Amino acid sequence: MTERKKIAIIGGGNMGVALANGIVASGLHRASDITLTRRNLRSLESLAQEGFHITSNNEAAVAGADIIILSILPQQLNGVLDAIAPVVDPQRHLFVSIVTGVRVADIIQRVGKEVQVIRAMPNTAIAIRESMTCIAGSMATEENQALVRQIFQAVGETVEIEEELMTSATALCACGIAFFLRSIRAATQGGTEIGFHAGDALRMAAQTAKGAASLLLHFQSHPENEIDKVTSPKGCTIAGLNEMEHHGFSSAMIKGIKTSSHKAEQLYKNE
Ligand SMILES: NC(=O)C1=CN([C@@H]2O[C@H](COP(=O)(O)OP(=O)(O)OC[C@H]3O[C@@H](n4cnc5c(N)ncnc54)[C@H](O)[C@@H]3O)[C@@H](O)[C@H]2O)C=CC1
Ligand SMILES: O=C(O)[C@@H]1CCC=N1
Repeated sequence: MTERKKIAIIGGGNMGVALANGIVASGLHRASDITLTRRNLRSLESLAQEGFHITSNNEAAVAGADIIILSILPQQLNGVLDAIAPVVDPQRHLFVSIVTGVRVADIIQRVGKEVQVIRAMPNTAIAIRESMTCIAGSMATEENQALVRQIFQAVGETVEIEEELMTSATALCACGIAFFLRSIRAATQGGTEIGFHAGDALRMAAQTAKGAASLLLHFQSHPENEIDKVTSPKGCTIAGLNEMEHHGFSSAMIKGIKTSSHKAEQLYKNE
């Protein structure tokens, strides 16, 4: 269905490039269907050699595309929308915004046209097509919702949510990558202190974390269910786990997620 659609990714940074690569790796689109924009094109030159179109001209990119993926920072959004507004055609263009903290209504208002907008919140695991992407776009047509679902399903899992939960999704799933990575780093530091070389400890901790997540997804079980299988009575696991809780392990994660969610809400307002 998306085969004939042309995509413009406005903002070829971390997410824009990872998304472009992921879409092509999935086979959903050819590189030649995708244009990436960026003010300084030097870091996109290797992508041009792979067949992607690259340009600094956002207006031209939008004029030549059907699907416009906004992948700039919140503070960069208004300038970009002001520049592309004259070439936006609501009959043709579908906007997909991964910009944190910006509502569908904000984009429509800034563009000044009744264009369809779907919000998506992927995470950096799109680079390996393992993203958890939350999508909110109930105001768009079914066809356009299906189109966007197809794009993000090509680069991982998707879940559809109400737009009012988008900043929560940002904290849990997009920021969440960093939270889980930090916990793996902490495990690595612990592993090194008890005798492993740092590189070995990292590989061991990362595979253990992957195993833990896979258990939940495979059995569709609750973490405590799997934890119960590890914690032998009077054993070493429960001793370590309780020590972590005495130091606020769960509390720190919960408070961090709440803080990130609150901050995500403020990013565009305070731009
Ligand atoms: N990094 C992450 O894990 C996630 C980020 N997001 C959101 O995605 C958006 C992009 O994030 P990143 O890729 O991490 O940021 P980034 O800073 O790596 O990418 C933004 C890109 O936009 C380019 N840019 C700036 N002004 C431009 C303009 N006028 N025209 C064309 N390109 C322009 C910059 O040169 C940069 O390459 C942000 O709104 C962020 O909140 C969403 C989910 C996850
Ligand atoms: O830290 C940020 O603001 C962005 C949004 C979600 C992940 N990174």
